[in-house]
Amino acid sequence: MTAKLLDGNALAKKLRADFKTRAEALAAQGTRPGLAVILVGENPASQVYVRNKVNACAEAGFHSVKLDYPADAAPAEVLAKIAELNADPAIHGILVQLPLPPQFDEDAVLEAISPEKDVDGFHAENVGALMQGNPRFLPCTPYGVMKLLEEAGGSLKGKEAVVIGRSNIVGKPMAMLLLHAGCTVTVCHSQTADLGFHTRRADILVAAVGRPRFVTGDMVKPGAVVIDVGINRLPAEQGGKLCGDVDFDSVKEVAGAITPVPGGVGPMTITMLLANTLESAERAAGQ
Ligand SMILES: Nc1nc2c(c(=O)[nH]1)N[C@@H](CN(C=O)c1ccc(C(=O)N[C@@H](CCC(=O)O)C(=O)O)cc1)CN2
Repeated sequence: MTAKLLDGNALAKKLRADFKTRAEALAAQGTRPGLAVILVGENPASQVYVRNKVNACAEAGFHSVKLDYPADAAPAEVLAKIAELNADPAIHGILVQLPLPPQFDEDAVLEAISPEKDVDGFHAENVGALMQGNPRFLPCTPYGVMKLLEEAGGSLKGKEAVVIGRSNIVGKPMAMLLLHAGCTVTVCHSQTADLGFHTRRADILVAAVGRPRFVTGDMVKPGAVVIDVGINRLPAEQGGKLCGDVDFDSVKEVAGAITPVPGGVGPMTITMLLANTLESAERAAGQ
């Protein structure tokens, strides 16, 4: 079997065209969606993601500001900027690119962002709202995965879903969204015994482990939908290419549908950030 490819680039393009139309309509009524992106330090991957976020805003007709701080920035300085942005009516979304340098208490920074502008969905109030099934902002990567699953077609109700990974950014909110969609959800992690026992039962398998090509064909149920959230850079001696947590070549022969890396979940993360910012601006405008 060769799996159907779930093309994140194509879906992102379609959604972003719709966001642009909505942003222009909102701007014509006096509210242009505005996003503030804070980057601390010189992590090369973070620099790329932040640049892509700012470019995506420009292409969709959003206003954006990018705030750069050196790796040794004082947390108080960043917290003061967040307070300023919380009060700025031209800004509807604020995000702090993660990871942060070690002198920062990540939770304290995320809690400083107004929950009404927390377009990453990482503030405790928004995490709680998601748990209760009454979300304000969905975290962008799991939100993007749900859109890809929608695109794959078929009902999620009663399906066995297995999430590998339990991070606050991906694994936990992903499990919650699948649960709310009617799946029976298992969350696996580094201490899970007999991982393959669980993954081979999955109709929907989401890999967010951070280990290159970790999920192989023998771990997948024939016909399953396999979503690869991993982004790993292989060492130079192995070609230096990007690869996911899924061994694409073996899994595509077993799965019914699969996301590639790059071009799968990654572009959807930034797309759903635009969705959240637009929604925040529409709320601010009273729509
Ligand atoms: N504040 C946040 N920090 C981080 C988040 C987040 O959602 N909010 N997620 C990740 C990084 N991330 C967004 O910030 C992100 C990762 C990957 C991509 C992406 O488009 N990937 C491409 C490949 C890009 C490349 O060449 O490196 C793909 O998969 O096709 C977008 C966003 C951690 N931090």
